[in-house]
Formats: sequence, C-alpha cells, structure tokens
Amino acid sequence: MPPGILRNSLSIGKVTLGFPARLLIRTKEGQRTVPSSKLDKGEPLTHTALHGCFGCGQHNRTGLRLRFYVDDTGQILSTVRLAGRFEGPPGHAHGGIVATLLDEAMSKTNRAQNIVAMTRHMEVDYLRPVPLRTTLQLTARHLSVEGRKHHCAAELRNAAGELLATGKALFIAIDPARFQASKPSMRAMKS
Ligand SMILES: CCCCCCCCCCCCCCCC(=O)SCCNC(=O)CCNC(=O)[C@H](O)C(C)(C)COP(=O)(O)OP(=O)(O)OC[C@H]1O[C@@H](n2cnc3c(N)ncnc32)[C@H](O)[C@@H]1OP(=O)(O)O
Repeated sequence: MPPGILRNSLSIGKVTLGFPARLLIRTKEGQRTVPSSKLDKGEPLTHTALHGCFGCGQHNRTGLRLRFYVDDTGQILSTVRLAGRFEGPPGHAHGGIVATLLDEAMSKTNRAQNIVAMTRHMEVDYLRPVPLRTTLQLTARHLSVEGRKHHCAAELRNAAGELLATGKALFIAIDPARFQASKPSMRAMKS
C-alpha cells in the first residue's frame, strides 16, 4: 500500500463517477481513510511542499491549485473546475492546461511513493474538448518502474464519466538535494 499524500487548495467540485467510496489519505498524524464525499469539503491533508508549483502550489495565485488524493489501490484522484482564464477554444480549456492536469496527476503517482521524479517524455490524446467552469475528474496511475524510469498514465473525464483526454509519461527519478543545490539564486534570476 503506497504512502498517501496530498494537499493543495481550491477548485474542488463534487466527486461523481469512478471514485471509490473511501479514499486512503495520509495526514501528519498518520494514514486513514475518508469518505469520497470529503473531497468536495476540502479535507485538510499533508502538503506536498511545492508551494509555488503552477499545478498544485497553494501559494501560486495564478495557478491551478489542485488538490490530490490517493486511494488504497494507489490511484491518484482529483476534481478540477477550470476558470475562464484557462480558455483555448471558446468555452473550453487550452490544450497546454489539459496537458498540465495530466502531467501533474501523473507526477503525484510518484510522489505517493516518496519518489521525486521529473517528466522526461509525455504524450497526450485530446479526445474531446474540455469544458471550462464545470467539474472534471482527474485520475492517474503508476504503471511500471525500471531503474530510475517510472511510467505513468492519467485520464481526464467530465462529471458524467466521459473520457476527454488521456496521457502517458516517462518520469526520471532525481536526487532532490542535488536539484535544490542546482537551483539558480534569486539574484541570478533577477539579472
Ligand atoms: C520536496 C522538495 C523537493 C525539491 C526538488 C523537487 C524537484 C522535482 C519536482 C518535480 C515536480 C514535478 C512537477 C510535475 C512534473 C513536471 O512538470 S517536471 C518539469 C518538466 N520536466 C523537466 O523540466 C525535466 C527536464 N529534464 C531533465 O532535467 C533531465 O532530462 C532529467 C529528467 C532529470 C533526466 O536527466 P538524466 O538524469 O540525465 O537522465 P538520462 O540519463 O538522460 O535518462 C535516464 C534514463 O531514461 C532513459 N530515457 C530518457 N529519455 C527517454 C525516452 N524519451 N524514452 C525512453 N527512455 C528514455 C535514458 O536512456 C536513461 O536510461 P538508463 O540509461 O537509465 O537505462
């Protein structure tokens, strides 16, 4: 059973099809299950610490501020309601945002196993236009691992459960300490 995650903030709608009745989560106090219905009540969970992340960072005011959960099969779950500023085709999400949702959910399948990994390769099938301002279901699974290579898949559905987009990706596990050490300094970023 993988260790649970996660918390971000905002954009939580109703959980509908495809979600198990109870979700496994890990808080600072330990692991427990909660009813799926808690998803739309913003159950406070342990934060993933990437506060500035466009996908899940709760301090990133212009980002998506996704909340993620993990069930007892290791599947990552989220509900999303995209604001109008993420428009591409009229009334629908920009394809880059759809890719971001899938990428972000897949990355959490690694995080749920305490693996820090970065996206190396990703492919997206855009099956249907993704509507704005409506509840969407985002799920992801870890498929396989070979050394540092982690293969993951994700799906985005509408509230009726219709498949809108799918993604597959290769993530490469990295050493977070080395990554932090290689970050550009704030002074370098301003110049
Ligand atoms: C808690 C605090 C933490 C703080 C610290 C956090 C930092 C982590 C945050 C993550 C947050 C995620 C957020 C969402 C996901 C993003 O959005 S991540 C952002 C987008 N991604 C990037 O910017 C990644 C940019 N790329 C890179 O930095 C480097 O390419 C990588 C990914 C680190 C890998 O570099 P590398 O270590 O030199 O890997 P490399 O040896 O080239 O390849 C590794 C293996 O993969 C194989 N491979 C490479 N490409 C392919 C391919 N296309 N097909 C098949 N095999 C391939 C290679 O052949 C090799 O195989 P082996 O020889 O091991 O058998």
